[in-house]
Amino acid sequence: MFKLGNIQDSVQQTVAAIAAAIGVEVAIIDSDSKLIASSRGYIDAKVNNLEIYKPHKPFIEAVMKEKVIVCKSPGHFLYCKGCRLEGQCPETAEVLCAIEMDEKIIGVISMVALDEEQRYRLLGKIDTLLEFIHEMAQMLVSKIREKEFIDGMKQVNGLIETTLDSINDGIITFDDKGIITHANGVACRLLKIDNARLIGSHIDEIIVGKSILAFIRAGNTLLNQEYIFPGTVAIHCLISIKAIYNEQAISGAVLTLSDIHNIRTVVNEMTGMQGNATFEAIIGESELIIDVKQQALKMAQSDSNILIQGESGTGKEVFARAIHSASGRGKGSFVGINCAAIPEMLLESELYGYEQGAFTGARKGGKPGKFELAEGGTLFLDEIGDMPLHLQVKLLRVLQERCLERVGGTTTIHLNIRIIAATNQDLEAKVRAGEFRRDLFYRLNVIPIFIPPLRERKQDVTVLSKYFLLHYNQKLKKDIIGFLPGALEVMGSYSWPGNVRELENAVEYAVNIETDRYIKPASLPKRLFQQSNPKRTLRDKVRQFELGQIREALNNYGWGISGKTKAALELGISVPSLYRKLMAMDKGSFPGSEIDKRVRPYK
Ligand SMILES: Nc1ncnc2c1ncn2[C@@H]1O[C@H](COP(=O)(O)OP(=O)(O)OP(=O)(O)O)[C@@H](O)[C@H]1O
Repeated sequence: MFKLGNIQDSVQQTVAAIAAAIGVEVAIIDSDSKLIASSRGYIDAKVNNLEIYKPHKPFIEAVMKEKVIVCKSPGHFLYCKGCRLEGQCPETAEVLCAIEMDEKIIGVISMVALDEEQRYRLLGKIDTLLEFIHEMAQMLVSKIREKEFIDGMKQVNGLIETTLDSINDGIITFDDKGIITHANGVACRLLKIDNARLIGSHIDEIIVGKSILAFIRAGNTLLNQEYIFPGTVAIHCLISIKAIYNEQAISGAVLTLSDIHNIRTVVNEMTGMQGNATFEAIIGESELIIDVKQQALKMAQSDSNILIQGESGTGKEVFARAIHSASGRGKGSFVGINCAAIPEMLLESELYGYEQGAFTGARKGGKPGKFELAEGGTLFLDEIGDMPLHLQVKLLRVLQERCLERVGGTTTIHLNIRIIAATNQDLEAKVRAGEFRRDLFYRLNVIPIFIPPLRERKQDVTVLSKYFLLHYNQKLKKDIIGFLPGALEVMGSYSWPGNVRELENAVEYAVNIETDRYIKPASLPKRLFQQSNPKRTLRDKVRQFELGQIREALNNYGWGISGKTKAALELGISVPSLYRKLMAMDKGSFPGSEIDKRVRPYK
């Protein structure tokens, strides 16, 4: 309950006003009989060394019940019994009125006469006096209500400010003249401006060149529009603006700023981690695949660029995803782009994004490119060998400077991304042929990873087949237990030019058509039989053996230039001769390219 002591100053002023108006001593006591304020004469008055102002509790309690008590014989009155001053009270009269608020008595106004003149003033026109005192009591009640209202407002303000400061978005409010009236901590942090400098500035100084005020006055609202605050380091936000109405007239607006990096982080955290993106999901028991997995896992922790090479369908993207998940960027997004699947004209804007009006058909408000979308995460550039030369120059700049400008834009956007590129072509050969920039190749090839074709790790065929059988059993709601030995034999002797992707498709096909509990050879795709046990000449066999030796040496020493030099030395051939054999290998042992020329765009 509200205490009169909370408005001590107003109570003291009321006491002074009543005392001056009537010319008697006045005191105001709360419902606990505690004296809150009184006139000087009342405090000083004593009889036999006893102060008279100390309220006699039963008297106060009686007023609380009766609301008004007029005591004409103090010291001998009904409620004086037991008072310290009983029989010796120096007062000549006393009038007490209750202060009532919401049907509750919250205190008492006591008016005391100490001589005959004051007695006359008090009792002479008692009805008029009581009316006046009632008014004064009501004034106190209004004061209490005002104080309650102000306290309530302060509480609400405090609540609003705490709420505004605890949300992740920046909030700025401005009045109908565009003057900023409030900015929460996030807004100040985002814009890197002190609160004191922000308050009182014009909104057009913050959102430059948009005339926000005119926009709002025209009855518009803005929702999640991209805006880059210019500056030495551009601040990239989504902004929303909504008008505040006061009885149909616009009295100001609220501007919300969301840091685009935060939004991306949240989106990436919700969508970035995709199933099968870990090293555990890379199936294989062969020494070759185990080695590559170990090497890739080790390299995942570094932030250097990676170039993954291997035939189509060997699992380059699966590896890229696993590296991303195992890296410090695992919670960020994995954004992929297939450089061969997107028409050259569009590839640049897909990668770099564009500003509004950059070209005919450019989306209103512009669009971020894959580089920006990968912020905080990994950008996977698949089929990098197909990137046009002019974009290779641009890519090299991004890799060196870690920043870009959107197509048609002038603002520099800083990037924090890791690049993993992949190719099924011999990039070094492309470099020699002048089709791929040497400097870009070196930039990308900081960590080279080679994924061996499936035919070189036949050991993995059975384990992968069983893995895909489980997967497609679930997907196609089938209950096939396994493969008949004959079926596994066919699969084991096939050369899998399309690698793991082809094997996966073959198992999916077999699961679809198999009606028994085990997959029979007859349920496998026909082409597996056409190619199994192909007739190989002695020359083929010698070449196959040679390539196996070269690959083993390169896996040992690395596929880079120095690795190739060491491998050539170990094998006792010249470096150009090793390159020649590799080129032959490119033609002969990357046969998946005929099957998998269809390029798969990223979603
Ligand atoms: N070791 C593996 N374990 C499980 N699944 C694999 C493995 N390797 C590849 N896959 C599966 O094979 C398919 C092809 O893999 P992926 O797309 O990664 O190959 P790629 O080398 O990137 O192909 P491309 O060069 O055509 O882009 C995918 O469905 C992938 O999940």
